[in-house]
Amino acid sequence: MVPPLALDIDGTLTTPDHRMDPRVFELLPEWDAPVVFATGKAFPYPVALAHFLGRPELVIAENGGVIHDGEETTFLGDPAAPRAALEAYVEQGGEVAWPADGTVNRWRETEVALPLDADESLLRAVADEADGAVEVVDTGYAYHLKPAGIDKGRALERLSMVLGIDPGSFVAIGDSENDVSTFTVAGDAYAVANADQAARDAADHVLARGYMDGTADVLTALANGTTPE
Ligand SMILES: O=C(O)COP(=O)(O)O
Ligand SMILES: [Mg+2]
Repeated sequence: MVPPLALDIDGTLTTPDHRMDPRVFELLPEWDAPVVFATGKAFPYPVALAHFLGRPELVIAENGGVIHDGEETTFLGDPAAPRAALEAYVEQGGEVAWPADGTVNRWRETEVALPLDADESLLRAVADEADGAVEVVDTGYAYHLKPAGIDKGRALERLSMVLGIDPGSFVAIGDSENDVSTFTVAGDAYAVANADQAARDAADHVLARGYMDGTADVLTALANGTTPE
């Protein structure tokens, strides 16, 4: 019996140059337990991934702001404070390289994302001005201005409840600080070798290999009943 999986996408199922690794399409379609894609990306991305894998759409998007249980969509976050923080960022001279109508942000319903060359100190300053309502997350792929108290781990607890699964039965794999909360909720957590320090510290195991090489090592070992390296 294989365990349910909570899988980050960027840095975990991808190659170093941000492409979906083809082994995703070999290892996941037949996985004989629930597979939840838990990502910072906007809702359509993980839905499309699940769809094209032929799997139920079990999705945590926007760092936990949106979940989909295969039938219903639930919003756990309110975008008002992050959007106000973005306005303050622009008013104070910050540049918005990913516009509201671009593909990164146009379907984002609870938070906003900015590229890694955004002004980090200004982002943190406008988040601080929001009196605890906004947090900045650095995923290694983007900065996210998200509602405080929203994270992938809480979303996994909520989704597990709906699915009738013990959240502690999940094996989680991820690469960055936005996976720390997932690692805390899941029963067993693996950081791929490219993971940032926060993810490494929170994981139960740090893998020898990075990106999908590391993830494939875990999936193959779990399927064979052996211990991943
Ligand atoms: O979109 C991002 O910033 C990161 O996405 P991820 O959570 O799938 O790694
Ligand atoms: Mg990631």
